[in-house]
Amino acid sequence: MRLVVVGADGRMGKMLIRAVAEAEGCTLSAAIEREGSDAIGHDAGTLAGLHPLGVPVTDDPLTAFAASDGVLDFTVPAATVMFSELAAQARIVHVVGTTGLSEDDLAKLRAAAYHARIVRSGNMSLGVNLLAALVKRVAAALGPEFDIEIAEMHHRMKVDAPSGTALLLGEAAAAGRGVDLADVRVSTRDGHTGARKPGDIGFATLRGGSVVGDHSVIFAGAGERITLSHHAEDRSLFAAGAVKAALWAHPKPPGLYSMTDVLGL
Ligand SMILES: NC(=O)C1=CN([C@@H]2O[C@H](COP(=O)(O)OP(=O)(O)OC[C@H]3O[C@@H](n4cnc5c(N)ncnc54)[C@H](OP(=O)(O)O)[C@@H]3O)[C@@H](O)[C@H]2O)C=CC1
Ligand SMILES: O=C(O)C1=N[C@H](C(=O)O)C[C@H](O)C1
Repeated sequence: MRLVVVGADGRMGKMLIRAVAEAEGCTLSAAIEREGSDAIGHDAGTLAGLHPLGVPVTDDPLTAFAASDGVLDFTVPAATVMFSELAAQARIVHVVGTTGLSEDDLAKLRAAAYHARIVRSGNMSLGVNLLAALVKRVAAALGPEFDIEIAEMHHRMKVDAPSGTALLLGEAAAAGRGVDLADVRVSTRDGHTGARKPGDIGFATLRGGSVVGDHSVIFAGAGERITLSHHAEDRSLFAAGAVKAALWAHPKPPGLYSMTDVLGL
């Protein structure tokens, strides 16, 4: 499968270049960065700390997508929406790891999925997606007398909050309770907030240092607490998940898929 990495010079972009170069059945067909990036013209392999791969970084996604079967995209929301439109035109696979997408962005991805095979997830790791399945079951089993709080910590450079993973886990908890996350989500608390509203799902965001990604879902009842946690130790696990998603989606019809579909959870 011929795969393009967009955002090639990013933290995840470099991981994705390595993952594609090392994966069986995949070749790196192109590497894309934004116009004006210092990475343009550099060899993608060298950029990622590998041997040269003979693939120079360019700012021309249109040409790259036309000669590829799929795109791995961990960039920023505006770029991801633009890439989904190009992936739809080229009828290829678009794996979206980008987080912080708005409702409007998601609607555009749904439209692109009429022609592209899009796999989107706030977290591409097996562990987190398994955790989400467990959270859904625990939320359904415990009932509303247990308060649900989700805590996450990431490195100091992360730009969106709550994390995509925290929201994915919140969606799982809400689904377990049979409610919409939008109706019960509390993402900020400051000052005299009053007592916690029954049924709320709260989010707490920590940022600092080089933390790859820590998430905990806390079920707090009267006199007891259950905490389900995941700690990501290396970004390569997200990159490996993205390559797996691309290979999975290659023979599928157009549509919007998740890692739950890919992993069969
Ligand atoms: N779903 C998952 O499993 C995971 C998701 N993520 C998400 O992936 C995203 C990226 O994270 P991370 O790698 O840490 O961030 P980085 O900022 O390190 O990387 C993003 C890259 O995208 C580039 N970029 C921005 N706009 C464009 C454009 N129009 N065309 C091409 N490239 C562009 C940036 O370039 P420049 O800096 O020059 O603007 C940068 O190199 C975040 O949303 C993060 O939350 C991260 C890890 C796992
Ligand atoms: O920005 C990151 O780094 C990460 N982003 C994803 C998220 O928002 O949950 C996944 C992972 O936790 C790392």
